[in-house]
Amino acid sequence: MTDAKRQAALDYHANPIPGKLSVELTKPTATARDLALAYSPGVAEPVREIARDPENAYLYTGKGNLVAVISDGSAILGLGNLGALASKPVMEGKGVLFKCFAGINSVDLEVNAESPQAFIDTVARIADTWGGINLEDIKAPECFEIERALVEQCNIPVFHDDQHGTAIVTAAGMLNALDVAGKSLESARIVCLGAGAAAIACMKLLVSCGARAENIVMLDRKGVIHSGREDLNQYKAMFAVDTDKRTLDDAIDGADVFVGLSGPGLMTADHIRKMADNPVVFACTNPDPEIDPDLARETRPDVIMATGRSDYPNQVNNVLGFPFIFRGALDVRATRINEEMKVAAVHALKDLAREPVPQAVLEAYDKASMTFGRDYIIPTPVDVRLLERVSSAVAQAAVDSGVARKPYPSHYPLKTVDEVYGG
Ligand SMILES: NC(=O)C1=CN([C@@H]2O[C@H](COP(=O)(O)OP(=O)(O)OC[C@H]3O[C@@H](n4cnc5c(N)ncnc54)[C@H](OP(=O)(O)O)[C@@H]3O)[C@@H](O)[C@H]2O)C=CC1
Ligand SMILES: CC(=O)C(=O)O
Ligand SMILES: [Mg+2]
Repeated sequence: MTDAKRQAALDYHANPIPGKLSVELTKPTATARDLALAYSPGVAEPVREIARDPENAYLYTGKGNLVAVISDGSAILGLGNLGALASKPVMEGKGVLFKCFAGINSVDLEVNAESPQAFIDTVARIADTWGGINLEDIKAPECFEIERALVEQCNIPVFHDDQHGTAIVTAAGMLNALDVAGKSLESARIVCLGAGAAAIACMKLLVSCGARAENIVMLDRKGVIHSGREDLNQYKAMFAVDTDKRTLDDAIDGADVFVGLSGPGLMTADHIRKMADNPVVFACTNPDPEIDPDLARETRPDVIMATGRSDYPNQVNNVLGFPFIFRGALDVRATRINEEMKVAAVHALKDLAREPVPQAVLEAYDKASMTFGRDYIIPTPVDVRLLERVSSAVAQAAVDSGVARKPYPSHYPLKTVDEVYGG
């Protein structure tokens, strides 16, 4: 990043007031009557109703449209374990995206936890007050047990965005990218650099969408995850293959697909040169991808290139998932976000990329045209149709798969965030 861009980012966060979120009031508070309703004595009435039946929290508080964004700061983007407080700008950022794209209120909670169990206990104790919990930037392998335990203990959706949000968007983009490349997921040879939260979930979802596990070579800091390694945790071990390849240089030779969920600058021009025709490169590490997209395009004009960033074409980033997935889940009061809901989101995203792009998106991206192809394999986050398509698909899948506690919403499909509370 240039010094000017760095300063612009700091100024954006600092001015005109520090941070990116604030709280708004939804009821009048000007008169003694208003205050007597909002606080004492009026507030006692909803208290009694909720004590009588916890479901009344959805009627008398903001619970039903409120998501907690919770991190321990152990894997902040691709910046590493920088601690809970340093993760706050990212967590506030997730809150901004929840609100502007899906009309969901959120509060960020940065937890200093001395162990995964301490984190689980902290979150479990406060879970009831939210409509859903979005876990963010928690490193592997701890994130897997944390999510498993919290899903089991909570009857609201608990969703580790870096796993499932990333996987959903990656799978949608990958199906489209391979189509553009004239290849299929079933036969694609895939190299995944990274074996953490995002990488494991992405490869699992690609397998359930048709990729063959034996065609995937995954690498961590020590190189290829192969069946001869004795240092693998159970999550990495699921992807151990019988191979004599040991390095990225070995693995990338002839590969159709590279998925980077690891760290900045780890892929070189030589690596991309060795890939098969029409290589698909998803260099998704934030903020700085595994390979500079300009270098990738110069080296391989036939590349289908995606990053996690907003300033290049093909933004494969979980922002395309979590706001709309939670919207659909909250609106049918789903108890969890299950595989059916994730797969529905994949197809909604994938299909939307094949439709004509609205003028507002072209203007937001200062483009004369955007059409399905090499430089447009996935919708952009500002596309208002995401709210309609993804939320509807997720809500319908929740109803069909039996995890919804309310019917498919009568006010769906949503055309704008102004419609989220219904008519
Ligand atoms: N575009 C998007 O939407 C998203 C992008 N990401 C990006 O994915 C990356 C990983 O995030 P996450 O999974 O949450 O973090 P984790 O900490 O869970 O995983 C990081 C993984 O990267 C591996 N890694 C780090 N450095 C290297 C290296 N030099 N060579 C090979 N592997 C390496 C680690 O290896 P080891 O296991 O050996 O430590 C680990 O497996 C981040 O950069 C993040 O920004 C994440 C979520 C969403
Ligand atoms: C996008 C995101 O969640 C990450 O890079 O961690
Ligand atoms: Mg993240």
